[in-house]
Amino acid sequence: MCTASDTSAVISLSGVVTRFGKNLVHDGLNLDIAKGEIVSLVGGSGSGKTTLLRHIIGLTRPAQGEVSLFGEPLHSGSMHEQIARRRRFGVLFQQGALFSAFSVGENIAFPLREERIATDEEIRQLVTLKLAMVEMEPQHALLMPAELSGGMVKRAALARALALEPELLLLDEPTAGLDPDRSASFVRLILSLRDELGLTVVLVTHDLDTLAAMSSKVAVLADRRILSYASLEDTIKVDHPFIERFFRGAQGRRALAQLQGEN
Ligand SMILES: Nc1ncnc2c1ncn2[C@@H]1O[C@H](COP(=O)(O)OP(=O)(O)OP(=O)(O)O)[C@@H](O)[C@H]1O
Repeated sequence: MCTASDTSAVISLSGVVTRFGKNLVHDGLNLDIAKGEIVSLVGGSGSGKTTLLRHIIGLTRPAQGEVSLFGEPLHSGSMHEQIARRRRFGVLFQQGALFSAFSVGENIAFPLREERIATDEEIRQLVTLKLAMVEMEPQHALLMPAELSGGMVKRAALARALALEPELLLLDEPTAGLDPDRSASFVRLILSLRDELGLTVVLVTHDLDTLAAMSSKVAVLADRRILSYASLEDTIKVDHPFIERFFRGAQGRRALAQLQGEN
């Protein structure tokens, strides 16, 4: 049988409707994201970006419509199959990035321990490997989250999100609160991980420099739907008040000029 999810899409959202009481947030939203894309999801405050990420990872369910991951409806299959699907994506959310009572190493080890597939020694080696992937030193495993800089917290949280070698990474405002140098190095890190691991990445961001530097596609959430899903160059041509404000303001013009300078 051929269904909408029989495609190469890593994420497929079809006819998604979300309501909180009388607040209609998504109204028949559709989006298909193919493997290897780095997609920036943008939209006005309260347009429903974080809620969409929460639907994608199954934390919440839309009132109507279907969410599929890796070609399968999110809530389909046995418990075992759902857990197996859960292992295929990593999440880096703004809040609750790290458990504050655990060291960096224990934070990264957490998803590995939950799987109960590795010995303590294997877990120690994997923690060191994941730290190296995010350009942190083995001794950083001993630090507590409160002892880390903002950039290191993001890197450590990314290491934890990468613990189970996900195919899909979801990031909510990954560079918020970082200075431009740290944001740029975070972007380089994500791009190199995409190249090395073939990751698909979806990020919510208000940071136009980050967006311009790393997106292969931009998804614009406006008027309760995905108004546009295209390259940055094509996105800025779309005639809509949100796009006008977001991309053609001072920061937008600077980010675009930088991008054009690099090409
Ligand atoms: N659990 C909830 N209960 C009630 N309303 C909610 C809930 N979660 C989100 N909302 C509402 O849904 C709408 C979308 O919220 P969401 O956080 O997804 O927006 P956003 O685009 O991520 O916003 P921002 O850019 O400001 O973070 C908002 O009006 C918000 O108040």
